[in-house]
Amino acid sequence: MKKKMLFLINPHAGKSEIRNCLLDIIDLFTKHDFSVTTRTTQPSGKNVKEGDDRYDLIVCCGGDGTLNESVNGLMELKSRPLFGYIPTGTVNDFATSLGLSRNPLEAAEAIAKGSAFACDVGLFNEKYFTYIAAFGAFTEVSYQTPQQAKNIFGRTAYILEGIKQLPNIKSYHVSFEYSGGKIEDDFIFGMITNSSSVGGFQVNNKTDIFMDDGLFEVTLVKGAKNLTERRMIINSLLLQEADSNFIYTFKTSELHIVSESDIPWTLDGEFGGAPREVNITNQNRALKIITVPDK
Ligand SMILES: Nc1ncnc2c1ncn2[C@@H]1O[C@H](COP(=O)(O)OP(=O)(O)OP(=O)(O)O)[C@@H](O)[C@H]1O
Repeated sequence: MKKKMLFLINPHAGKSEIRNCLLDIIDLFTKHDFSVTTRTTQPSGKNVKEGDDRYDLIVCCGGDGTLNESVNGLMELKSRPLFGYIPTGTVNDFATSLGLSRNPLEAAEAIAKGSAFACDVGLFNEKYFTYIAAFGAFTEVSYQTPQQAKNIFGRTAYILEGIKQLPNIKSYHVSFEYSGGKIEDDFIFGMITNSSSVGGFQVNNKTDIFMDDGLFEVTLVKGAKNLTERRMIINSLLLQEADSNFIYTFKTSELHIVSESDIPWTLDGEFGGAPREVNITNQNRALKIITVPDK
């Protein structure tokens, strides 16, 4: 019997390159015995709908926003189909971490031939994220950089926006309760990740990061008291050197976060709301994603 595939396509992600090879991709899936149902994503709509658990496989094609929205929909289904991802966005950290091809046809072929990898997913209050939940400096960059600028400048647009923000870095008083203890301080930045690539850059100690170990990697950067400290913090961030005077790093499977003021969060590069209280839990191996055959 043919395997039923729901193929979600964001025609506007990245530079819309997918349009040039869409028919080839559908043809490839059909040749591999999939019965393909296509659905284009809509800007404000829910891509995955109730009843989509009748499919054996849901494949989405788009950037980080499409990925996040599709995974959120899939996680809500009663029984979760396998998941495939064809990355066509600007940065695609999740795809980089999983070793997925940036060539859409190659990525599609890997989905047709590959095997499932059970990957951790983060739950941030009621929303899921695949690779990052973050607040503070730099984090507004990914969802505030206009789509047109991202398309023209790609990765450079993120860096330019980040540098533009440096003089306005604001700190937040936050407490983090996790499996290893509690930290309370003023922070300019915090990220909870499940990925070895963030913002298009490889994260330090990549070999120590597993996407199926039930643990997040947490990085918190303290606020600076003066200009010299600020410069030191920026330097250690740029050089990716964790300086224990300013930067905390630890692993945990859950976090309870309370802040004194509203903090805008980013989830997988999209705006995630500004709650003062956040519960984050690792949904160990909850997403069965198809990766390249030898992975
Ligand atoms: N059918 C559609 N028509 C127009 N816009 C759409 C459609 N479907 C989704 N979008 C919009 O496309 C935008 C881009 O989505 P996505 O984040 O997947 O790609 P990207 O921004 O190019 O990639 P990245 O986030 O990795 O940089 C989102 O703002 C989404 O609302």
